[in-house]
Amino acid sequence: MALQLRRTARLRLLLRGAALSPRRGCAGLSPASRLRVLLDMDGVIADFEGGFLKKYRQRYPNDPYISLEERRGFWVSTQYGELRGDLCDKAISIWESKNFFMELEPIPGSVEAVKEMAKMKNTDVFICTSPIKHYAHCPYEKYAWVERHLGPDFLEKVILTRDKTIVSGDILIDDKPDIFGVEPNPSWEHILFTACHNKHLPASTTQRRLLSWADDWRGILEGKR
Ligand SMILES: O=c1ccn([C@@H]2O[C@H](COP(=O)(O)O)[C@@H](O)[C@H]2O)c(=O)[nH]1
Ligand SMILES: [Mg+2]
Repeated sequence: MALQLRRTARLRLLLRGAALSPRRGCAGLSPASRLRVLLDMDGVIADFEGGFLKKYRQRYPNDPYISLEERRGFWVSTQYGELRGDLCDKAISIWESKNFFMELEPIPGSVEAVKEMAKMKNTDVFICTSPIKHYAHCPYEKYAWVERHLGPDFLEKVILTRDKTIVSGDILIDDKPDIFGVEPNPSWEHILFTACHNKHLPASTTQRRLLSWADDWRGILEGKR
């Protein structure tokens, strides 16, 4: 009898804990849970590839370049290095320069989409971006870009990390096809944002895409709630 009572009490406690728990992925347990969206910056809200090509051609007008149509693979420096050995370092010199990150143009539609997303009910939006290790300008300029284009309140929402797998969220919208880190099972679903370097990759059965900010990002968010 006493054992039965103890079991019933333990079960009640468990059920109460589950009802209060903010765990995700447990349908019906946490109706008030909020959707957490992580947005990559370079290639998703800031036009890294366009900004790079413009400044590379200005600085090295007599060297060969790779048009955005011909871009393949995430690493710009790797493709330039394959084109000609010395171009790898020349490419890197562009994004290590002062004002490179600050002066990137927004990806079309991104600023409007991010602002709308941030105002959505039960939605938390964070910018999750990897700074380069040459830190003289990049981290400062990423914050300055966010302030300039998204407003000072968004500075609260910036996450600088070189390992996005340790950041928890429901969705990560990112143009990098393969995102690895110390956490083998990140909490987020990676939505691949289409960019010049990844648009030729074969369609995947497991990885969903957002083709641009004109695509149905609202539908993707709603489907995750
Ligand atoms: O060839 C390259 C191309 C880009 N980078 C840097 O990588 C990060 C990418 O950040 P995400 O958060 O994944 O968008 C960015 O800082 C680029 O400058 C690179 O190092 N080499
Ligand atoms: Mg990116």
